[in-house]
Amino acid sequence: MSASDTIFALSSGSLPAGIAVVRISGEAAPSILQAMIGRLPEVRHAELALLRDWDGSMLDQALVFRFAEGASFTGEPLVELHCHGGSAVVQAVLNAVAAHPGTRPADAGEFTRRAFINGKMDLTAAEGVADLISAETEAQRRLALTSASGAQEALYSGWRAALIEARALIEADLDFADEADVPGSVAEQVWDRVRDIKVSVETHLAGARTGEIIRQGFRVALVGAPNAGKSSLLNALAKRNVAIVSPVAGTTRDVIEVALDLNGLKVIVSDTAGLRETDDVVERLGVERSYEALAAADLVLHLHPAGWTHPSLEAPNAVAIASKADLDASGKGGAHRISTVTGEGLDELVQLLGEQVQSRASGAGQVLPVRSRQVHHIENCAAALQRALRDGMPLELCAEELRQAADALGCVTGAIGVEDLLDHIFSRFCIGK
Ligand SMILES: Nc1nc2c(c(=O)[nH]1)N(C=O)[C@@H](CNc1ccc(C(=O)N[C@@H](CCC(=O)O)C(=O)O)cc1)CN2
Ligand SMILES: Nc1nc2c(ncn2[C@@H]2O[C@H](COP(=O)(O)OP(=O)(O)OP(=O)(O)O)[C@@H](O)[C@H]2O)c(=O)[nH]1
Ligand SMILES: [Mg+2]
Repeated sequence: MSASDTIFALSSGSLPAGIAVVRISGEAAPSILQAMIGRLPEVRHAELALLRDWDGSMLDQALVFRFAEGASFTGEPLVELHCHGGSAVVQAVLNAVAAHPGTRPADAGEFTRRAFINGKMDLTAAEGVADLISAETEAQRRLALTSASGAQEALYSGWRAALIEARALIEADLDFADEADVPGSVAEQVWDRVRDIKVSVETHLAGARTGEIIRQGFRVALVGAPNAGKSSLLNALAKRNVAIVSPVAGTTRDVIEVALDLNGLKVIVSDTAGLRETDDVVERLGVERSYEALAAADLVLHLHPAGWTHPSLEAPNAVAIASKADLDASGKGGAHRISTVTGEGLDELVQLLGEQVQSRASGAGQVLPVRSRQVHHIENCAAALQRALRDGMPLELCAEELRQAADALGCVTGAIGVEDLLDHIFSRFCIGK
C-alpha cells in the first residue's frame, strides 16, 4: 500500500440507489477516464458518456467529471463517475477501474486523508467532515459544518500566529535588552495581547461540554423505585415498545438507551433498574448500572408514584416526577405529574426536556471544541498561557511557554506532530470519504 497509488471507491451510499458516485483519485485517474470513455473531457465539465471496459464492452451510461491536480477535493487529479446505482453496474465499474495498473480500493477516510496531507484542509476540518457525515440532528449538522468549513482552523491559526509573533517580540527584547534603541516597553502591548488570547482560549474551552452535548447527545436518566413506571415512560418518549413493562417489581435489569431528536438536539434517554436493596445477584448488578447511569446523566428524572412522599435522591441535577397520576386523586406532585396511561403531563415533560437541553446546548452556530482530542490540546495551550503570564516569570521561560502554547494549537489543527494520529483519525471515516 502506498500514498502514490491511485485509489478508488464507491463514495455514495448503499445500493441500489438512483445514482452511485465512484471516485478515483491519483495520478492514473485521468488516463483511466480516457480509457473508459475514449476522450478526456474539460475539467469540471459534466459530460454524458458511455463507460466501456478494456475490451470495449459497455458498462454503463454515466455522467463523468474530472478535476485537475491542485484543484480537487484531494488535491490530486480526480475523476468522478456518476453511474446508475445498481449493484451490478457499480460492481462492473469498480472491477474495470481495478483492472488498471497502479490502482487499489481506498481505505476508510483515505480521500479526506489525502486532502489533509495535500493541505486542502486541516485536521479540525477533516474531523468536521466526518461529523457532517454522521450528523443526525440539526445541531450536529450545524456544529460539524462550522468545523468542516474551516472556522475552527481560522480561530486556532489566528491565535497561534499571534502567539508566535508575541514570542518573537519577547525574544527580540531579550536579545537587544542592553541596546538603547529597543525599549523594554515593547513587551507591554505584547502582554496585553497574550492576556486577551488567554481569555479567549478559556472562554472557548468553557464551551467544550456544550460541543460534547451537541455531538454525543444530552444524557437523561430515568431512575426511581422498582415499578415506578420508568420503562413505561421510556416507551412513551420513544413512541415504541423498547423496554419490557410488567407489574413485577425489578423487571428492568440492564440500562436501555434510546436516542431522541428534541428540537434538533440529540437526547439519549436511559431507562434503568429500579433502585432498591436486593438479594438477587442479577438485579443487584442492574442497580449498580443504574447508579452509573445516574452519575453520567446531564439530567435525572426521578420517578415516584404520585400521592406518595417523594424519597430524596442525592443528585444535584434531579427533577422529581410524580408518576401514575391517573391512580392518584390527591393532586400532589405539582408541576411534574405524569401518566403514561392517560398521557397527562407527557407533553409538558417533553417541553421541560427540550428547555433543559436547549439551555445546555445553545450555540451550535458558534465555534466550539468538539472532541476530546481537541480539548486536550487546547487545555495544554491554556495551561501554558497561564504559566507564561505568572508574575516574576523570567522572560526566557515566558518565551518558552508561549512556544508551547502555540505548539498546542498547532497540534489541534495538525500543523505539528500528528503523524501517528492519522491512522486513528481517518480509519473512523467510512470508505469512499
Ligand atoms: N460530486 C461531489 N459532490 C460533493 C463532494 C464531492 O467530492 N463530489 N464533496 C466532497 O466532500 C462535498 C463538497 N466538497 C468539496 C470540496 C472541495 C472540492 C474541490 O474541488 N476543491 C478544490 C477547488 C475549490 C474551488 O473550486 O473553490 C480545491 O480545494 O482546490 C470539491 C468538493 C459534497 N459534495
Ligand atoms: N395506572 C398506571 N399504571 C402505570 C403507569 N405507568 C406504568 N404503569 C404500570 O406500572 C407497572 C410497572 O411499570 P414499569 O414501567 O415496568 O415500571 P419500572 O419503573 O420500569 O419498573 P422496574 O423496571 O421494575 O424498575 C406496569 O404494570 C405498568 O403498566 C401509569 O402511568 N399509570
Ligand atoms: Mg423497568
